[in-house]
Amino acid sequence: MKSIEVVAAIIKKNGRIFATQRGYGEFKGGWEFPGGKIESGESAEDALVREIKEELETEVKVEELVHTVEYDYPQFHLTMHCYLCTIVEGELTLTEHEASRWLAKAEINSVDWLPADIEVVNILKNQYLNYE
Ligand SMILES: Nc1nc2c([nH]c(=O)n2[C@H]2C[C@H](O)[C@@H](COP(=O)(O)OP(=O)(O)OP(=O)(O)O)O2)c(=O)[nH]1
Repeated sequence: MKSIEVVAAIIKKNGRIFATQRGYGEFKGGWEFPGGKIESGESAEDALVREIKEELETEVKVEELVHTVEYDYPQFHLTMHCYLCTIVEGELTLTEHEASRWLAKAEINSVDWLPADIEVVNILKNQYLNYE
């Protein structure tokens, strides 16, 4: 099976995380963490900074690795490294996504996450977010 390696940004502010809705392709309409594929010769951190600039016109600082998801979609295997990130500069302008939301812990299951994201969403709920 084909494998792809992806990095994703968990941008957290005031106890909420930033979720985006895919605007095109096979998973259109599903909710995810912004990010994308690592290119050859690129580190995971560099790929994530590049993707967030492209998708959200924002510079992020990559903080800690929260979790690496390994998930089998019918067409490919996904390895997805999910990092907590903070904003250095920018307003999170959507250039590719359909919509975005800042989700607090109590609302985190109110969007339709992509299947591979459920695992990391549960980790965030249990270990990284508090009721405020
Ligand atoms: N960025 C991101 N991708 C995710 C998440 N969950 C998940 O299953 N994916 C999948 C969707 C895509 O198949 C892949 C990400 O690759 P990508 O963003 O480069 O998407 P794509 O295939 O539409 O890209 P492209 O080659 O058309 O530019 O990972 C997530 O939380 N964030």
